[in-house]
Amino acid sequence: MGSRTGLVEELIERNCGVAVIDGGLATQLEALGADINDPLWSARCLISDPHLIKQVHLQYLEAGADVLVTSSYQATIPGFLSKGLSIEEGEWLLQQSVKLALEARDNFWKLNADNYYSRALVAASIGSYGAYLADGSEYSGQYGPDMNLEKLKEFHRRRLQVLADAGPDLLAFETIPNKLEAQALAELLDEENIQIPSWICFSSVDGEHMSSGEDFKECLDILNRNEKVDIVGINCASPQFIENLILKFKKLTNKLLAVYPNSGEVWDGRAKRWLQPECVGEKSFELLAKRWHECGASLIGGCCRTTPCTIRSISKLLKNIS
Ligand SMILES: C[S+](C)CC[C@H](N)C(=O)O
Ligand SMILES: N[C@@H](CCS)C(=O)O
Ligand SMILES: [Zn+2]
Repeated sequence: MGSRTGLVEELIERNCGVAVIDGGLATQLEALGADINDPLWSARCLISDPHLIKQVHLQYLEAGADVLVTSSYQATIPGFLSKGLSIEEGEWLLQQSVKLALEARDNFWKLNADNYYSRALVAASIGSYGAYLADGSEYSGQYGPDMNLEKLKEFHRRRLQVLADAGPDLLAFETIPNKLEAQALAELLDEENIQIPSWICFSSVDGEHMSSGEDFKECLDILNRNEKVDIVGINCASPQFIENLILKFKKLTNKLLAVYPNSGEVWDGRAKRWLQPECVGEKSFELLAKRWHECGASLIGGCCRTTPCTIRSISKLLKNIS
C-alpha cells in the first residue's frame, strides 16, 4: 500500500470491505434547531452555530461513521463576500469547517479507540457550482450558455487551495451535475498538484445519466485518465437508483466507488423544501446498502434527509455488528 489512498484502503479493509460515510449534515443541523434557509444553506452555521456543526459530527461518529464530510458544501468565498465578510474572514471560515471535523474526530477517538470504532477520516466537502447558485442547479447541471471550463476552474480554485491546506484526509467533491465541472475539477487537482486523495460524486435525477442528461461514460473516461481522482460515485440521488448506477460504473471505471444517496425525497430548488413521496424507510435503506456493498461499492453512507439513525443501522449491518 503506502499509496495516495493508503488510509482509505486500510479503513475499508479493517471494516469488512466498507467504509461508512456519515449522513445528511444539513438535515441534522436542522434537527438540532439551526435555521439554514439562506443562500449559504448549511454553511450559514459556520457563522452562526459552529458548536452545532461539531455536535452533528460527534453524533455521526457515535452512530458508526468512518468518514465525516465537512460543513463546506455551500461555503464559498463569493458566498461569504455577499454576506459582507472579507476574503480573509471567508477563508478562515473554510478552515474552520475542517477544524471542527478534525476536532470532533480527535475528541471522539480519544474516548473511543476500541474495537467497535475506527479512527474516522475527515473529507472536506466541495459542493458544485450549482450548490453555490442556490437555485437547485446541482440537480440540473444547467449553468447557462456563458459557462466554460476556465470559469469553473476559477470558481473552485481558491476554496480548493484553502481546504486542502487546512489538513483534511480527503477531498469530497459533491453533487457534481455535469461533465464540464468534473473535467474542471480533475484539471484543477493537477494544476494545483493536490496530494490529498479525492472523490468526485455525481447527482443523477433519472438513475441512468448525469443530472445534465449527459452519459457517465464520457465523463468517467476523462476521470479515468486522472490519477488525482481516486474515488468516484453518486451522492444525493434516490437510493432506488444506486444499484443500477454501481453496476454501470463498474463497467466504466476501476476506481473505488462511493455511494451516499439521499432519502429518496426530491429537492424543490425554488420553494427550498423537500418533496415527500418517495421517501425510503430506515429498514429498506439498510437492505439496499447491503446490496450496494455486494455490487462493489466500498464507501457507503447517506446524504440529505438521512440521519444518525440511518448511519447507525447501515454501519451495524455492513460491519456485521450485532
Ligand atoms: C443539496 S441541496 C438540498 C442544497 C441546497 C441548495 N444548493 C440551495 O441552496 O437551494
Ligand atoms: N454534505 C452535504 C450534502 C449536500 S448534497 C450535507 O450533508 O449537508
Ligand atoms: Zn444531499
